Amino acid sequence: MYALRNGVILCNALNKIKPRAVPKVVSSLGNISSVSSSEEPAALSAYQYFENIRNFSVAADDIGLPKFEACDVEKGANSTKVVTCLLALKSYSEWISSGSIGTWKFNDNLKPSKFFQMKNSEPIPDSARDSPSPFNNDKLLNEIPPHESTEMFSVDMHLHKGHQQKLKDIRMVKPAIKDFMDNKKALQNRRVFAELDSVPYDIEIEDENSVNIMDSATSGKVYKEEDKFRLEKHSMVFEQQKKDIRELKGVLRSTKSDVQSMQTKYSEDICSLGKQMNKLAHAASGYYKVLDENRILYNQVQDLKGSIRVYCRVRPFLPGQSSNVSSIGHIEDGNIKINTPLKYGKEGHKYFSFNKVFGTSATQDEIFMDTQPLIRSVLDGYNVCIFAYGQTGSGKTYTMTGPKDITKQNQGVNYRALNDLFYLVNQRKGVFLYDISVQMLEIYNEQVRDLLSNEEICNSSQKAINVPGASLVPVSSTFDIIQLMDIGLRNRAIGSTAMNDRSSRSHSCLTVHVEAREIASGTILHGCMHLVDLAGSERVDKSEVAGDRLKEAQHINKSLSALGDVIAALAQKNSHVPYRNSKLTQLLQDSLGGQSKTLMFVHISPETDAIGETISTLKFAERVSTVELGTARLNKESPEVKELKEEIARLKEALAKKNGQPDHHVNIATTPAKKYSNRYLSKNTPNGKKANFRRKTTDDAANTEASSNSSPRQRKSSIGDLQELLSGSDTSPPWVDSSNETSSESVECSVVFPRQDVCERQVDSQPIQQPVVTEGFDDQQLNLPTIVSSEASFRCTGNESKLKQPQPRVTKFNDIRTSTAVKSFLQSPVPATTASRKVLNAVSTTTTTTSSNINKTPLRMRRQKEISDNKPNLKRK
Ligand SMILES: Nc1ncnc2c1ncn2[C@@H]1O[C@H](COP(=O)(O)OP(=O)(O)OP(=O)(O)O)[C@@H](O)[C@H]1O
Repeated sequence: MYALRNGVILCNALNKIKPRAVPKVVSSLGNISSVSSSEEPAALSAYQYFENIRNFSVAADDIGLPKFEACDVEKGANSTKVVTCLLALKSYSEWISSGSIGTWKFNDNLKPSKFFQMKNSEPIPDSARDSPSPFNNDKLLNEIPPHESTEMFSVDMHLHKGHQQKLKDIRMVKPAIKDFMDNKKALQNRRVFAELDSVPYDIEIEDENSVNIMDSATSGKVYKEEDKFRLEKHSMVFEQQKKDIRELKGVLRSTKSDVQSMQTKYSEDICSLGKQMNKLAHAASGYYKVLDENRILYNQVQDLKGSIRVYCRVRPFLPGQSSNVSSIGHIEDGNIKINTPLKYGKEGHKYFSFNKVFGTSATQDEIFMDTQPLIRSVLDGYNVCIFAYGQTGSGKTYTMTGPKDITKQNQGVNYRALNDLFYLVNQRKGVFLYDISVQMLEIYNEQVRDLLSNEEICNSSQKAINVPGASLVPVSSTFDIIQLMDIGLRNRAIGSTAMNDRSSRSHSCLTVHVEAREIASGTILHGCMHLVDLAGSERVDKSEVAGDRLKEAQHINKSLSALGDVIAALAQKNSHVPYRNSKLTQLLQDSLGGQSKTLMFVHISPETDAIGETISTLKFAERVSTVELGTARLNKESPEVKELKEEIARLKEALAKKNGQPDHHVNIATTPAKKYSNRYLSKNTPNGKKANFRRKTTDDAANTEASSNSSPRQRKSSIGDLQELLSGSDTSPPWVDSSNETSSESVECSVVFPRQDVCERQVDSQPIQQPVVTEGFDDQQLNLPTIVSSEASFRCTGNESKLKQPQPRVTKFNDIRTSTAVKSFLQSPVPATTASRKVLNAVSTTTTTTSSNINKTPLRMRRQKEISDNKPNLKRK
């Protein structure tokens, strides 16, 4: 800039571009030339300087160059205007040399303040590609090692406009700066000149990262000492970083290869895991197959063993009940977890296992699906019994029949079973001919009633396998059955209690008799199915019953208690099973201890306040599931055998007529269709009247066969049951013998305790649990069974001929502990007969017995006689 101060250079330069543009140039003292460009300027006075500058300024203005003042070229002044003017001059010169095409106009972009900045990552402008550049030096470029990337040496480069072209790479700056750093002399002078391609440049370091490179003719900048250290430091850091990067690259490479090898290993591992998983899945499917097979086999074994199947069903909460807390825990397969309060055990839960457990969401359809195979076997000649057990209001009637308003979706097992039977009958039409007939009974207050008639089944001279005198109605379609069941349901005793507003107050039993004749062979199959809806056990304090309802409840509890005794005896395989303690157990005798296929639906409620009943119900059900029935027997007979049987029946009837006695042995089950016409059904029911079915008469017996298709065991018990049922009165003592005949039978007494707690204490006390040895009895035994209600019965087995007096079966004591007779009977082993008498006398004092009962022929005697009379007929095929 100093060189420009005298204006000689400027004036000469302009004259060179445009001759005579500056007419007067003062180049030295006294030497004023109009055009003087080559002389070396001598020292000029300040005035001359000013004149030159002014002349230049006028000439520049004429051309259109930007102006500047003389003071702008003074030392320390801002040189921007001067540089702008020079840039314009250069541009003008280029325009002239390119032939002065068009008009020249100064481009404002060429001002020095518009030095372009180039970051190392910026692409090089196309316009910069072809112009000569001080840095476009291959030699210089080749000196830069390739790894010295500019990222590590970030420099902003400010180039004078004239040299900005062809700046290919910011890396070019680096050797320049390196040279500049090494140039001690330059540092000493605090001026740096870089000479590249023989062109001098000022290099101005603004800061560590910014370098201005300018034409040395236009500007010279001072390089500060401290910048050097900053750059050195930066360079060291850069070197270090380069080293680190190299190391990191090495680490990255080795990590990469590690990762690759790990990937390979993992993929191999995953591959082998996949193979193992496949194997496991295969094994698991095999395992489930085996489980299924096991289950099927288990069921088959159960069938062969003849165990009673038990299905448990949980009733959902009823509308209006809070379903927040349930006593039902987890249900899985055949297992159910019951959440119990502390008093039932520390664990807070109990587990029970059954053949199946249905949760609250189980539908009627699902229930039936699992029952269907059992029901179908009736058509194949098996006896089947399905009964529903549970506390009152737990859903027994719902399962067996359905809710109050029955639809196709919600109808219960009874409807579905019969529907299914007819479906199968139709399918087998060409192979079998079927006769199907239906009976509906109820046991209400220990009386057997016919639900298909208005009458109670009273003492009758007729006998049948099941219940004599009951209407047996042939049916030929599902419609018939629905009509019948409607009649039966209307006749059933129901009442409202605090526990259930439609509580069944009786045990109901729908029995379906099936006789199938195989057309080709003439073989006959007999099947019989009991569908029993038991009345629910109830705690009278909870059900808040009184009067008739209380009486019903007591009968219900008593018969269920008797059922419990029977189950207990069967489970323990006792030689004596007290079937005769109630009409219910008599009715179910064949199903519980016979050779039929039996299924019990045990029902429980989810409410927590029913937990006591739930636990005792489930315990009972568990005991039931241990009862073995023996292999279910196929009731099949050839035509010859059937013919012979019929012949025998005819002969017996003739003999009876001859002797003036009616024949008692009638099996209505085997020939139902001949006895009744189902015209009765459609005739009497449409207007809602109860059908009054014709009862079986002695005449019908001619067309029936003797009950000889029963086994001796069955027959014996059947006759016994029959007699018991026929007796129709609790006051009839079955063991009383007024004849001289002797037989060994058990004597059964029931004691009614006034309060259950008294009774429980008595049962818990030692003496009562001990069997009493009684002299003179064949089989000494005293038994107090588990007591559910306030009643208990005990049995003394002995020679009934020694008991001359008729005794009642049920009596009441105020408190058994205060009864000396009972105490001595229970506690003293001898003399047995006296003790027995004592207790029986004590019993008799509190009971009314009628003379008709006393004089009645003892059942056992009659039964034995019948058995011996019929011995040849008892043999089964
Ligand atoms: N699985 C179920 N789904 C829906 N409601 C049910 C179910 N089981 C029972 N109920 C309803 O619960 C109530 C009592 O059922 P149900 O009368 O069948 O009980 P129960 O055991 O036969 O009683 P009881 O022994 O007193 O005759 C009825 O209103 C019935 O509709």
